[in-house]
Amino acid sequence: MAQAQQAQPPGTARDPALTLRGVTVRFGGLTALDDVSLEVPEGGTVGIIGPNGAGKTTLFNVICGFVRADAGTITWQDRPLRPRPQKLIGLGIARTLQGIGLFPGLSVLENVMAGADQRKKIGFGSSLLALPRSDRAERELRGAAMARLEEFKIASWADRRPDDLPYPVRKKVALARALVAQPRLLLLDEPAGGLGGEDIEELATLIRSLGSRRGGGVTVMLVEHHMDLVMQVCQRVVVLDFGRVIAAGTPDEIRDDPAVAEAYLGAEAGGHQPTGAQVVEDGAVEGGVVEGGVVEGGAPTGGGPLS
Ligand SMILES: Nc1ncnc2c1ncn2[C@@H]1O[C@H](COP(=O)(O)OP(=O)(O)OP(=O)(O)O)[C@@H](O)[C@H]1O
Repeated sequence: MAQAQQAQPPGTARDPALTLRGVTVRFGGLTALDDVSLEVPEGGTVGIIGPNGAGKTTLFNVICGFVRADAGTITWQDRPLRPRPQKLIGLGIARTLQGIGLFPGLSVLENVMAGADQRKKIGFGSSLLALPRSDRAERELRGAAMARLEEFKIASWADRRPDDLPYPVRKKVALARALVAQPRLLLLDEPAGGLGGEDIEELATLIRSLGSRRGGGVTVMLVEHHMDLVMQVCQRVVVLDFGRVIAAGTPDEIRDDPAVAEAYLGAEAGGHQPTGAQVVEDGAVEGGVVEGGVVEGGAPTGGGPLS
């Protein structure tokens, strides 16, 4: 007799690197995340979509420790995760912000160096303060940061300040900063926002390459309103609406799911513009826009909760 399949939470069931079970976040009377369970497989790319106010940013915030879950558990690489933002790098978790978030007073190179693990930044801090210590670690960090800039073909901007840069270059700097410490999990918050077609193509190529990156693949969670990008680069997509997971599956499954189209239509009808959501006549969500933290490579050792 065929064995009954155990119900699996959204995401995918194989080798999850990150698992959320029953995560609930309330802000006073508003439930921003409601019993959210999902899995992100090792080396995979999972998209998180949903209309404005669906809870996508709150999901990232709870994983990073910027907000506390009122209920539920998060597991990262087989250990309970009780995140604190300042410890993320050490846990191998990096995040880019919607608002880019570069330091205006630092050069591009220094901004990228600032994304490194605290321990490696000791020499960097000394050199910024013009202290005599500028050791091997600092040189190595500078080299690693330059390598990221070269990888993104923006090394010629290394000595410039963020305010001098074209917007797409600033976005790349933010990504370079998130990658300099070799994260195992990268949370990308609307990386395509404000980018044109060619830059989005380039971004898609980069995201696709992250899972098989030299020195260790990066597991990716992508919050993005730009549907074409999500559908191109994600193996799985989780759809939130009013804080709940309303659908999860492959991009094709999500594209054809009437509940997803309904959520976007409902958001439009309710006045929450999903900023350009394309809902075609048969109810499927189409391309277009439906509406940039940082890390350490090695998995932590020991058995206690991560924090
Ligand atoms: N710190 C907070 N205090 C109170 N309410 C909040 C807070 N952060 C988020 N919310 C509310 O929680 C809900 C989910 O917000 P969230 O920003 O996570 O949605 P989102 O899907 O990221 O939206 P968008 O696509 O517009 O960025 C919204 O109703 C929002 O107003």
